[in-house]
Amino acid sequence: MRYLTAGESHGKQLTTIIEGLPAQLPISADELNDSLIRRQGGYGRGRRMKIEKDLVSIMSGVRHGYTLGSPVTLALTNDDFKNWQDIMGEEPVDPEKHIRRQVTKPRPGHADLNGGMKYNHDDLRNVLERSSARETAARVAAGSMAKKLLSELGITVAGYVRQIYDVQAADLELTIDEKIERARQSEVNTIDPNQEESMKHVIDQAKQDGDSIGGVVEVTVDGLPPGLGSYVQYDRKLDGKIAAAVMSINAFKGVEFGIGFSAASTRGSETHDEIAYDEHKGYYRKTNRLGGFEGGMTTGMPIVVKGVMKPIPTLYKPLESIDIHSKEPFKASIERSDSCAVPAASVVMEHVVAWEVAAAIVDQFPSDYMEQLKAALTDYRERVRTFG
Ligand SMILES: Cc1cc2nc3c(=O)[nH]c(=O)nc-3n(C[C@H](O)[C@H](O)[C@H](O)COP(=O)(O)O)c2cc1C
Ligand SMILES: C=C(O[C@@H]1CC(C(=O)O)=C[C@@H](OP(=O)(O)O)[C@H]1O)C(=O)O
Repeated sequence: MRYLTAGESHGKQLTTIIEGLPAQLPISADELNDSLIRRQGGYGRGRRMKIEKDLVSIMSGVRHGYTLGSPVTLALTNDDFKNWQDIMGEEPVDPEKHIRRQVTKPRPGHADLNGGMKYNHDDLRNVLERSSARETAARVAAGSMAKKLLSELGITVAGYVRQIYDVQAADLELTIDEKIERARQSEVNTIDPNQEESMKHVIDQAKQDGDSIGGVVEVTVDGLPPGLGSYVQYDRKLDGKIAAAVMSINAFKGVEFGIGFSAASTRGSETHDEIAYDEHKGYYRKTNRLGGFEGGMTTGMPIVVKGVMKPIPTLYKPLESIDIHSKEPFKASIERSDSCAVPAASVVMEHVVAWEVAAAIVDQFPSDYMEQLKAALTDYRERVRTFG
């Protein structure tokens, strides 16, 4: 299963083409829009999110509420395009006007300078339009299809905020449904209501200072069979694929499963998850310190993966940069911007992780149509329950 996205941030539309979804997956635009609306929200976002109304149009691959097995095309209109037609339209513009509007002062931390050098663009807008995290709306659209497929198989995915700047959510023992519920009720998508106000406060403070902040997002996947992914080849390890997907989200700088980096200072006896057996449950682990993976395969325990997001690069009090035309030092360009997008990014991470898990399932089991996939997964779950 694979997908591609296309579209510029202020262009006409974003498009996602998904290939390999089983036939007969029930789906409605409303279900997809629920994910997109969640991504649009979140405390700390800029004015753009008030302009857009991310509602998906299903352009192919779905008929009478079910997938056909053929490629699914999802389209999202950029409502802001009407304000940018002159700048983003395909018609050539008066060269003088074009020169006046060029973006020439690359923002440290964004893709502006490297992208300009690589593609030889004298107007850095040609870079920032596609490097913008607007593209994550198209990825959430794909991930929302994946989430629907997983839910049909009894697998649930939740994304929520663990930390914003120096404010951390407590380590709470919650079911996945409680995590989903709490994050949905929170303006910052956190599962810890006691930290809600402090998180909002640090975002307000950063905004007021013309600065930006990042944080930590966590995703849990529950209801998994063991043995998704494979140890036999490096590029079939599912934890590796999830790590790559998380790192591909704009501004994400690190990823860890379970205890992650703290495994450097724990002993083996405090790190590995002891194996137990129950006649009804089958094999299970007494703990889940490794976040649901051994050997690039799921253990059957929930996947618990964290990603760290750096502060947003565009600063209203900009850092030093160089004008690429004059080579003179200048303050970097200011594009309208978010001051913190960690709450929105938690929705993005939830969906990119969902995609990787769904793709692993579809690749591993016969999946031309949903009933075939469900039957194959049920047989597999039963076999591994009594394995040995
Ligand atoms: C949901 C989301 C919203 C973002 N909003 C902005 C923004 O408003 N301004 C900005 O400069 N960067 C924003 N970013 C981050 C940039 O897109 C990102 O830093 C840039 O593409 C460079 O990529 P890199 O940080 O992965 O190296 C956002 C990222 C995400 C995930
Ligand atoms: C448009 C989205 O996020 C954008 C991501 C982004 C960036 O540089 O990554 C910059 C901002 O774009 P604009 O300058 O148009 O306001 C954000 O609003 C979105 O998430 O849908």
